[in-house]
Parts: sequence; structure tokens; C-alpha cells
Amino acid sequence: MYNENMNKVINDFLKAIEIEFSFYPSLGLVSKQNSGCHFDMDYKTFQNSLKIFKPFLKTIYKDFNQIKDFYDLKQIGFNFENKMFEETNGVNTHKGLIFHSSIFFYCFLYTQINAGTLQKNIINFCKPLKSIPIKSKSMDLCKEYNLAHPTQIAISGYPVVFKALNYYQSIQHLNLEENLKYFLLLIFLTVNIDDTTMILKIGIQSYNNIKADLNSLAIKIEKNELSFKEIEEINNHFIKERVSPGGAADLFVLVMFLKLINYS
Ligand SMILES: CC(C)(COP(=O)(O)OP(=O)(O)OC[C@H]1O[C@@H](n2cnc3c(N)ncnc32)[C@H](O[C@H]2O[C@H](COP(=O)(O)OP(=O)(O)OP(=O)(O)O)[C@@H](O)[C@H]2O)[C@@H]1O)[C@@H](O)C(=O)NCCC(=O)NCCS
Ligand SMILES: Nc1ncnc2[nH]cnc12
Repeated sequence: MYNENMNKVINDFLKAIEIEFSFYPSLGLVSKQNSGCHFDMDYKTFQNSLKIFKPFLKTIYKDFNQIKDFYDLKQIGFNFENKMFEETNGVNTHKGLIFHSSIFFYCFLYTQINAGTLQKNIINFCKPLKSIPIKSKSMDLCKEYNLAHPTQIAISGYPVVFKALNYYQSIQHLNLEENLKYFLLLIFLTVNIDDTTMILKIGIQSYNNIKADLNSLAIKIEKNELSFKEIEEINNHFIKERVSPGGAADLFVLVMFLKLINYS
């Protein structure tokens, strides 16, 4: 397969990742400004972690014809997950994103050369995921509270990502600086998924309360009712509460990627 645009597509993916770990305010996530609520990682850790994504995406592109099914891709994902942990000295920066981006990027390539829509091709490709048993704390949590595990989002073709892209496009006319539009997108994703990294940290009750608070914060920002200083104060409060939506951050990258490639 040859595609002269592929370098641009890969660069757009890398750019999307960099925007995600750079923008501020971003609740308790790591940004260029600060480490949010994290003690074990900072902006530099994410820059190191970013290094694995170019060879990772290039491998998926180069090996496209050898990747026969979900299991082949899973193996590539595992290899690069190990490389990520080497780059970060064992800190989990992008485990979720490696999982999501491999599926998303592979299916994006597939859609370019085959029939169908990106979403339908993802649903089709992820069918085997339904029968792979997952034993983890977050899976236990999802079973206990009937939440959507990250794999469930993939199985259903990432509907929340496409919804979030529409939302992000709908706020482009607002007179807000770019960072606040990113912030609104992060809030949208956080309230529209079950972010297991966050629930494991703060518990389901606080998580639900925080979702309600985030909803009203978003409305105020959209209406331009808060100064930047006031938004920063609220953001600092979320940092103190250890609100760090790592799952929403991963999906933010997918939305930003679609935006950068002008997906429609
Ligand atoms: C099958 C896997 C997805 C693993 O499943 P598991 O049950 O182990 O799931 P989790 O570890 O809970 O989730 C994996 C990561 O997915 C992100 N995530 C969480 N909720 C959602 C959601 N609702 N939607 C989408 N994505 C979600 C999240 O990743 C991000 O957060 C991580 C950082 O979190 P943080 O709290 O800062 O750090 P921790 O180490 O957790 O805590 P501290 O010690 O700091 O307090 C970071 O990774 C972000 O990316 C979840 O962590 C899958 O992993 C798998 O099978 N992988 C291997 C193979 C593969 O990739 N194959 C390719 C596809 S075929
Ligand atoms: N910017 C970020 N900060 C903390 N955890 C993350 N997981 C993915 N992106 C992240």
C-alpha cells in the first residue's frame, strides 16, 4: 500500500498526542504548565513516551498487509506498551492510548483502501474483543457498577469520539482562547464516559458528583461567565481532589486527530 499523505497523517496523530499532554487548564492531568495531581510523571515523561508513537504507527502502516486480525495487532500493541514503559521508567503514561490508537489507526488505514465507514470498520474489527477475558481492577469495577470498560468503547466503534468531534466543532465559533476549547472538549469526554482511571482513584460517588460539577463549569465557560483566573481556581480545586481523567485524555487524542485530518 502506498499513500503519499501517510507522513502527514502520522504527524497529525503525533501532534494530537502532544496537544493533549500540553494544554492547560486540564484538571489533574499533566500539562506543559504543571503535573496536575501526578507525582510520578511530568511533561518530560510524556515527551519521552511520545517517542514510541512514530515507530508504532509506522509499524502498523508498514505491516498492514501482515496484520490479519485483532490478535496480530494486539501483539504489536503489547510490544510498544513495553517500549513505553522503558521510555518512562515504568510509569503508565499511554497504556490506554496505545490500545485505542492501534485500533483507530489500523481501521483508519483499512477504511482508506476498503469500503465502509471508519466506525463500522472498527466495530467489525473489534468483534473478537468481546470474547477475550480481561482480569483487572477496572474490569471488576465495571462489572460491579455496570460501567463501560475502555474495551467496550472500542467494541461499539467509539461513538463518544464522533459525538465529541461534533461538540468540538460546535464550539469553534465561541470567543474563547484555544486552550479553553481544549478544556471544554476534555470536560465533554469526562462526563460522557466512565473513566476507570479516575473512578479507581476517587470512587464512584465522588466521580458522579464531579461529573455534575463539570457539566455546570462547562456551561459557564461556554457562556464566557468566568475569568481565566476563576477557571484556574476551579481547576486547582479539581487538582486537589485528584481529578485526573486519563481515559478521557486518550479519547481526546482521537478526537484531535480526526479534527487535524479534517475528518468528516
Ligand atoms: C485491554 C486493556 C484496555 C487493558 O485493560 P484493563 O482492564 O487493564 O484496563 P485499564 O488499565 O483500566 O484501562 C486501560 C487504560 O485505558 C484508559 N481508560 C480508562 N478508562 C477509559 C475509558 N472509559 N475510555 C477510554 N479509555 C479509558 C486509561 O489509560 C489512560 O490512563 C492511564 C494513566 O492513568 P493514571 O491514573 O495517571 O495512572 P495509573 O498508573 O493508572 O495510576 P497511578 O499509579 O498514577 O495512580 C494512561 O495509560 C492513559 O493512557 C487506562 O489506564 C489494554 O491495555 C490492552 O489489552 N493492552 C495491550 C495490548 C494492546 O494495546 N493492543 C492493541 C489493540 S488490539
Ligand atoms: N496528560 C495526561 N496526564 C495524566 N495522565 C494521562 N493519561 C493520558 N494523558 C495524560
